[in-house]
Amino acid sequence: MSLHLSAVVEERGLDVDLEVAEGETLAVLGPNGAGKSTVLAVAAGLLRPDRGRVVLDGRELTGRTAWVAPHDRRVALMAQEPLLFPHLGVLDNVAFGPRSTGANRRTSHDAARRWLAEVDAADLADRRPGQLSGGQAQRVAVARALAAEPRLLLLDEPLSALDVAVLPALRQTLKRVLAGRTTLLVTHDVLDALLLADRVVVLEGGRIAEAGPTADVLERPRSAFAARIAGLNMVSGAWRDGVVDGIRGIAIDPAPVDGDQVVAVFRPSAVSVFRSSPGGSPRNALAVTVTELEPRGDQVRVRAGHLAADLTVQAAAELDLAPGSEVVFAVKASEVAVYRR
Ligand SMILES: Nc1ncnc2c1ncn2[C@@H]1O[C@H](COP(=O)(O)OP(=O)(O)OP(=O)(O)O)[C@@H](O)[C@H]1O
Repeated sequence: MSLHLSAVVEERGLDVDLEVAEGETLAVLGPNGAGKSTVLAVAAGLLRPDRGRVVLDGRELTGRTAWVAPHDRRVALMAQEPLLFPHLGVLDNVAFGPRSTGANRRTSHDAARRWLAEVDAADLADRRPGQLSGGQAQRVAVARALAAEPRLLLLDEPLSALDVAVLPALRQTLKRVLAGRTTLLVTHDVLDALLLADRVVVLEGGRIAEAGPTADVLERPRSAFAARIAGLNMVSGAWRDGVVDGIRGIAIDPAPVDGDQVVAVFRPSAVSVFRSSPGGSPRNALAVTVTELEPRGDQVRVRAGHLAADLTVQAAAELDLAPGSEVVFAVKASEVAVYRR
C-alpha cells in the first residue's frame, strides 16, 4: 500500500481508516460536513489528528511521535479554487515547486513548460493569474501541483467551481495526469468518481459508510448517500459505430474511437416508458423488466435492474406498472452523453 491513513479527530467527529494503493485514485464521496476535507487536511499535514497515522510509501508522516511538516511531505493539495500567486506569472507559479526544492531558474522553467504542455496550457505561460479563465487557472494549478513531483496528490473538488462548458475537456486532462498517480479525490460529482477513480469510499458523519470499486458502488449503492447520487443511468462497454451496448448517444469531446471503453450516461427523467416498442422513433429502445417502483413525491422512479426512469404517478398508473412488467425504456440519443473511460 502506498498511502495508509487512519485518523480520529474528536472535534470533527471523524474516525476513518483508509488505504490507497500505489498509482490508484481513490474518490472520497459524502454529504456536506461528512469529513472529506478533514481527511485531506490530515493527509496534507494541515491538521494533526487526536489519534492515527499517515504513512506514505512506508514513511510515517503523522504518528504518535512522528510529524513531518506539510512542505516536506511530498504531498500536493489542490483546492476547489486554484490558489495561484497573483503577483507571479503563470510560468513562475508552476516553477515554484522545482525552485523551492533547489532547481535553478533555467531548470525550473524548463520543468514548468513541460508540465504546462502536459495539461494543454503551454500557451498560457506568459500570462498573469488575473488574465486566466476559471478553467485555465485550474489547468495551471494542476501543472503547479504536478511540477512539485508529489508522491501523493490531494484534490478537493477540483472541477466544482468551473463552467460546465469546460468540464469534459478538463476532466479528460485530469484523467490523463492522474493515471498511475496515487491520488485522493474529494468530489460531489458522480461522473468525476466514475471517470477518474478506481475505487470510492463514502463518508457519512465522519465514518466510512461504504467502500469498493467505483462502478460497483454506483451500480449497487448500499449507503444512503451513494444511493442518492447514483441516480444517473450508466451503461458501460466498448464503443462501436456510435453505439455502446445498444445505446446511441452524443460523444463528449475528446470523442472515443471504435473499441474504446466508454460509459453512456443519462438521467432517469430523460427516459420514457412504453408497454411496447415505439416503432419508427429515432429513440434508443431497451426491452427491460420492471424490478421496483419507488414513489418520490409526485413522481415514481421505475427501476429495471440498474436502469431507472422517472414518471409521473399518473403515467405509471396508466401503464399499469408492477414489478415483473415487461416494458420498453426509450431515451433520445441527444439525451445520452458518452464519455471515454
Ligand atoms: N476548522 C474547523 N474547526 C472545527 N470544526 C470544523 C472545521 N472545519 C470543519 N469542521 C467540522 O468538521 C466536520 C467535517 O467537516 P469537513 O469540512 O471535513 O466536511 P466535508 O465532507 O469536507 O464537507 P463539505 O462537502 O461541505 O466540504 C463538520 O462537522 C464541520 O462542521
